[in-house]
Amino acid sequence: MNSQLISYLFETRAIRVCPKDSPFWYTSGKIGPYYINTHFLFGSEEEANRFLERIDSLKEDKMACSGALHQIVREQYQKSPIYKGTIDALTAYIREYLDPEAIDYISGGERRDWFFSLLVAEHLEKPHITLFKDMDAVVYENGSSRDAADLKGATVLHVADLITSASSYERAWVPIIHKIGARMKHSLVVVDRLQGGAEVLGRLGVTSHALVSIDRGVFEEACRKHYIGRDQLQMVLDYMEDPDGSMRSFLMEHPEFLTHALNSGGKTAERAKLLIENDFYKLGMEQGK
Ligand SMILES: O=P(O)(O)OC[C@H]1O[C@H](OP(=O)(O)OP(=O)(O)O)[C@H](O)[C@@H]1O
Repeated sequence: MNSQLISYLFETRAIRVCPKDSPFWYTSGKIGPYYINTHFLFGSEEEANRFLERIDSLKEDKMACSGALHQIVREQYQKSPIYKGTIDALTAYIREYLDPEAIDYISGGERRDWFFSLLVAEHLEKPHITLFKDMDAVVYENGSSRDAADLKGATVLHVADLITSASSYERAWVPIIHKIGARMKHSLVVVDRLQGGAEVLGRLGVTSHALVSIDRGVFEEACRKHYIGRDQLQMVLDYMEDPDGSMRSFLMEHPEFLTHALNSGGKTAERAKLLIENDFYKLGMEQGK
């Protein structure tokens, strides 16, 4: 277990655990006790969000964007010990467990992979393949960018912030790498949520690596280090054991939680409506109305 990384994740609130009896609303309309924003390891939530905004404008110019992003991440590496520690942990992992000599390119996909992939490429002295959600690819090497043409069977290591179900690999990253004549052999992420991503990568012929896997050990360590309390830990462990069952019990015991959400307006009320419409927790449609 990567103890230093776990501290970084809780210090920056990249992993946030809800107060007891107040789970988070996820976009799907389900509820749960924790949230993961790996990109906060850039240093802080504010700095990460500022960088995301910069990415949103810079990505409009695909040929200029890798260089501009590279400049920003280099400055941040000098400024933030947490960010530096994360990048150094990624390169150390590659040197220890993957053979850098056998890797020709590092790739990273729009947007949050770029927080990590560009500096890993620099530190391993490899060209970077900048991948875009619209299926474009640009090779960035020695400070200049070119269209990614036939890469002649080159071997690629993809570096990303987070893997959940590997849907972005399946939909875009692996097909683009294939289209430009290369092969994605490995994936290395900072955080694996252990929600099926590694299995999907396996089917795509990509080996899956992570610095931190989100299992009960991560939260037990966070509790030992006093980042979270025992009651928060218990809520997370119950959820990990049985995500739907534990949240169903919570809603049965706290019917006011759903009523408040419905009355609160905005995004939360929208998500609460989704929960009811889909009857995710088999509460019966009358619940909370
Ligand atoms: O395992 P997966 O199903 O691929 O999901 C994980 C990816 O999803 C998120 O990015 P998102 O697609 O939200 O794009 P963004 O980086 O532009 O925010 C996240 O930052 C990962 O890169």
